[in-house]
Amino acid sequence: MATVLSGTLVAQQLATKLQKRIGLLRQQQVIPTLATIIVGNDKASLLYANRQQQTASNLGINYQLITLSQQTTEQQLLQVIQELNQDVIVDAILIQTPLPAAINPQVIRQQVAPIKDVEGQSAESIGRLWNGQSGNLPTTAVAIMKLLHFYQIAVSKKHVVIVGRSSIVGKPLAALLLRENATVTIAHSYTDNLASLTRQADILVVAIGKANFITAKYVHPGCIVIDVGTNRDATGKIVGDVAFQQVQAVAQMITPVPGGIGPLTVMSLLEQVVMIAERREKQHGR
Ligand SMILES: NC(=O)C1=CN([C@@H]2O[C@H](COP(=O)(O)OP(=O)(O)OC[C@H]3O[C@@H](n4cnc5c(N)ncnc54)[C@H](OP(=O)(O)O)[C@@H]3O)[C@@H](O)[C@H]2O)C=CC1
Ligand SMILES: Nc1nc(=O)c2c([nH]1)NC[C@@H]1CN(c3ccc(C(=O)N[C@@H](CCC(=O)O)C(=O)O)cc3)C=[N+]21
Repeated sequence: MATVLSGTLVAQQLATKLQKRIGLLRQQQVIPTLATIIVGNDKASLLYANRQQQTASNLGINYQLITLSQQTTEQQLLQVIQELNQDVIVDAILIQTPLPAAINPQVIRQQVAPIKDVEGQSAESIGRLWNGQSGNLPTTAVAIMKLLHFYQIAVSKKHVVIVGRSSIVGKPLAALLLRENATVTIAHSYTDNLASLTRQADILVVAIGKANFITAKYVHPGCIVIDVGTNRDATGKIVGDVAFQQVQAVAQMITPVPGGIGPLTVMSLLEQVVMIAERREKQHGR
């Protein structure tokens, strides 16, 4: 039976450290501020915003949620981003995905002011990530690395298979794992014979958005399984991309949903907001 890796536990530890840093900023009259934009009503996206709001309020981070309708045009979204770019109160801007099909994410990503781009989605930030330079990083990828570090799971020489190639999870995670000498394979919807590939993984990370998709036959005994997915099953319960019960029986370690990568993503996001606020305070004062 696999050991369950608690993201909630790691998040709580990070929260304690963040509280101190936020206290110091507040002494300088700086209140770290995050603005999140959601376009449309993707369930996982709304859930994420909800957790941001709650956690930010607990920690003393100022939070603005901007929800726009599914019919919003690219031009209208760009207008909202421009306003947030210019707003001196706002430290960090998060544009949640998915975006409506009529909006080109590549165009949007380039419009967020680089210093406020909390998930590091601009071409500049992506270049820095792959070059190993410092900068704002995609928060879910950071959360996964934090979980591995906390549980002292070394990735050097390990074969990590990532299922999903989004710009917020799969691709940036590959870059961070390479820095630590993992051998990385990225699979996606065009991957042939997925199960034979995932069975070769020492560490399997799944971020596809399909409830309980990864069953026991995808997992080699002894594998460490990290489930990023946030879905609702037929009964409305929040479940991951991994069929937890059956995979728990074969894996060595596994992250649950809820209580795994989710809470740690929220905390890593807020840590990055605090980092940006600290950077701005040092450079300009406010
Ligand atoms: N807990 C957390 O912190 C977070 C959770 N999430 C959740 O993780 C999931 C994925 O999110 P995100 O990365 O944004 O998703 P995207 O929808 O942007 O990407 C999904 C990826 O999965 C691949 N994929 C889809 N179906 C299959 C399949 N049957 N076999 C193999 N690959 C497949 C797609 O392939 P292709 O590229 O070929 O289309 C794509 O690369 C969602 O449930 C989301 O809510 C996301 C971010 C953070
Ligand atoms: N640009 C962008 N970046 C993202 O990182 C991003 C996004 N868009 N769009 C939506 C998905 C989804 N996502 C979640 C993060 C945390 C929880 C989370 O905290 N989940 C709790 C749920 C707790 C409960 O049950 O209410 C848990 O898993 O324990 C969920 C979902 C980030 N996403």
